[in-house]
Amino acid sequence: MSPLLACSGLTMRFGGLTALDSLDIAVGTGETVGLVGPNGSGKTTFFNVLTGLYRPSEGAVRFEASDLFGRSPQEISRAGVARTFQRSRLMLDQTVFDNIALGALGRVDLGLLPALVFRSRFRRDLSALVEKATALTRRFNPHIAASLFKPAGSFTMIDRRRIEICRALIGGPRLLLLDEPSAGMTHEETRHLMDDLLAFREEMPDLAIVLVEHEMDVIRRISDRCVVLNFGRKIFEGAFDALLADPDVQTAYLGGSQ
Ligand SMILES: Nc1ncnc2c1ncn2[C@@H]1O[C@H](COP(=O)(O)OP(=O)(O)OP(=O)(O)O)[C@@H](O)[C@H]1O
Repeated sequence: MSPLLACSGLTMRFGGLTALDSLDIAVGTGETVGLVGPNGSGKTTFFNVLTGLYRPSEGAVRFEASDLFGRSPQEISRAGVARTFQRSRLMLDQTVFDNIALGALGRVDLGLLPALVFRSRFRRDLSALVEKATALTRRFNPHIAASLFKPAGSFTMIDRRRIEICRALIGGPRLLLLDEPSAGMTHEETRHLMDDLLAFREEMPDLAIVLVEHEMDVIRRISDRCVVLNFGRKIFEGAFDALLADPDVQTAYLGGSQ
């Protein structure tokens, strides 16, 4: 069976710097891949290329039947790829709902024209979106669902992360890219968020996830398979236990001591 995502020879150059170097990465339906590597090894660039923020220099990106190479972020989102960012991109003074609704743009037209011209359809779409956002946030934390119209900035760090994940999920993606979800959180918060993700994955077994993470405990707990990058190249692919034992990974990433 062909994978959900298949990248081959993916290369991204910034002038003289090769941030992604002929990368071959495939992700299957329902699979969770942990993507690790030292700072500057190309993990976020890989996400930026996959989501259309950067146009790759070379290579191929196939997603289901679509060729996503060089497509716009909107087209890629519509094809079923969603992401979160390393640094929070929430609008803290806007409501949770407003933040989450942004993830549905492109599927629901929330612009002024439909609001004025097609009022009943607009009202129907909007209330369906509220229902969906309520159901989604309730899975992560009922308190968020009950406070959907409070500013996102009034929530704790872990709830803000949950809101960002809900924003990525509201459009019903097939592939979710999580960029360091544990960043800025305590170990306890990280553990809770991983519990949430594992529970969520049970409910959505077809959702594929690529998780960038420096916390090796998180990678161990949540990944089916791991990929390690170094200077934009894939230096390892396989199970977590094999990653720990791999001499190249030891040298490049684990400081040779694990
Ligand atoms: N827009 C850009 N212009 C120039 N160079 C860039 C750009 N984006 C990334 N780079 C460079 O590409 C390389 C890979 O960066 P990237 O952010 O993808 O690494 P990373 O593995 O995500 O690192 P970290 O773990 O610190 O987040 C780095 O050398 C970085 O400086």
